[in-house]
Amino acid sequence: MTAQSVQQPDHEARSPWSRHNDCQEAVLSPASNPVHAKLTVPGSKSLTNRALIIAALASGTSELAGILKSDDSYWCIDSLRRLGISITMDGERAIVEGGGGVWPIRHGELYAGAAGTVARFLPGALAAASGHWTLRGSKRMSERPIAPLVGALTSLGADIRYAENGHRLPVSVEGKGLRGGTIDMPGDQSSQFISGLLIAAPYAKEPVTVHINGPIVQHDYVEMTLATMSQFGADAQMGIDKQTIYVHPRRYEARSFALEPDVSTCGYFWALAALTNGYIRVEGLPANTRQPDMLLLKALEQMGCTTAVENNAVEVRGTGQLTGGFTVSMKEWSDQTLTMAALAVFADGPITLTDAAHIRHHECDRIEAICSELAKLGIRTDEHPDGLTVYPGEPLPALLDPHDDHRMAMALSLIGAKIPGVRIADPGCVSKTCPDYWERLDALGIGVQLR
Ligand SMILES: O=C(O)C1=C[C@@H](OP(=O)(O)O)[C@@H](O)[C@H](O)C1
Ligand SMILES: C=C(OP(=O)(O)O)C(=O)O
Repeated sequence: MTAQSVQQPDHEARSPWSRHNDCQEAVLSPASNPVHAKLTVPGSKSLTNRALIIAALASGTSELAGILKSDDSYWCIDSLRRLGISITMDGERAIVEGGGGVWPIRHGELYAGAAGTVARFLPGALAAASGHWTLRGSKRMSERPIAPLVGALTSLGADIRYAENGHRLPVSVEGKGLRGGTIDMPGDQSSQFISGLLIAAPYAKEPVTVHINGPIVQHDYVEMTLATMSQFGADAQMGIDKQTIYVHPRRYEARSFALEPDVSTCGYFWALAALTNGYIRVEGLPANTRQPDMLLLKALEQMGCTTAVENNAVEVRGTGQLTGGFTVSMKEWSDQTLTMAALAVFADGPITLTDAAHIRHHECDRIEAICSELAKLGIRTDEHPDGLTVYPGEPLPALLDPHDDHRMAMALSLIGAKIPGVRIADPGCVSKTCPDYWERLDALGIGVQLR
């Protein structure tokens, strides 16, 4: 494959916290021994950006411990600072001086990078206050859907316009406050639309009732939003039908908040234990976490691994032969679809991953992209509208294109940790959520040459 056939990354979305953007490829070689380690993993992207935005909306000074320092959180902090919020960083600690629902800088241009959590969580927070801003994003973020969020906010009284053609970013937001009321919105394309509306809802003049029409993908991210809102003092509840959410007007109060490690990132390390018949223990993860990618542990058990969830740590022990021959719904933990696809290559029977049509709208069309990259390794897949079937095989050496998608790169690296000859183009793309991923892999005994 020539360098031209690798998708050109959108370098503007790579933040000062990214690494290796000048590298063409990561050349991987398998570990000579099973991986065996106790690890800590950086803070959850999802919790980091929720906590930053909610702390910025709160009255008073919040201290957030253990935040993720990656492209997605960089663009969140950058936007909040452009809105006049003081955020002081001290290592992985952020001190946020909340504006109490007022953005001190009332006009300007904000940039979400490639972060869905910034692009979908900021419009409501802007519309609830007073001012005029435009919000733009990376090339891919400007292709990803946003219309259901804009539609729902508009029903609550927001004035949000598409700055260009199509129902995508960029948008301009004329902040005039939110009225409140009862609205219907869909949840089948992205849970982030619901979360983005909920984060702003306590600042509406009247109570907000949200009815979700039909299924909600990755439902636990909505629960995570409600839990984070409540921790900052909001009055917000999920109804017993799990389709209706009630939010009463009550401003967020500043607080100290310790973030959990990112379970989506843990997934790659647990998968390494699974693949190499090794052992990985991730420390600092509370057993009652709401991060949905914990469901990977169930699948690893089904594949023959042993897992243990303790009060403050999770362990995975691998197996000599991964078990396949099953179908699994990815609806609630779809960020691990690519991890599962990589593991499936080494199972003893095909694995079918379903209910994940929405990941065609993530950092790339993840279903199409993983099928095309596995094909380069000589691995057979069947592509379905909502997922794929992966047939076990013996991967051939290949240069793989991560399609400017951190999860494609990290999942495909698992194959390179098992068999020789795998190279991953544009290794810098992992910075969206885990800038030091390659260093972490190298420390576990996987050969990583960045060039
Ligand atoms: O709210 C969140 O923090 C997230 C929600 C999910 O997105 P969708 O609901 O858009 O699939 C998930 O894929 C993403 O990584 C993080
Ligand atoms: C879908 C993802 O990100 P985003 O928050 O940009 O939607 C992801 O991290 O897998």
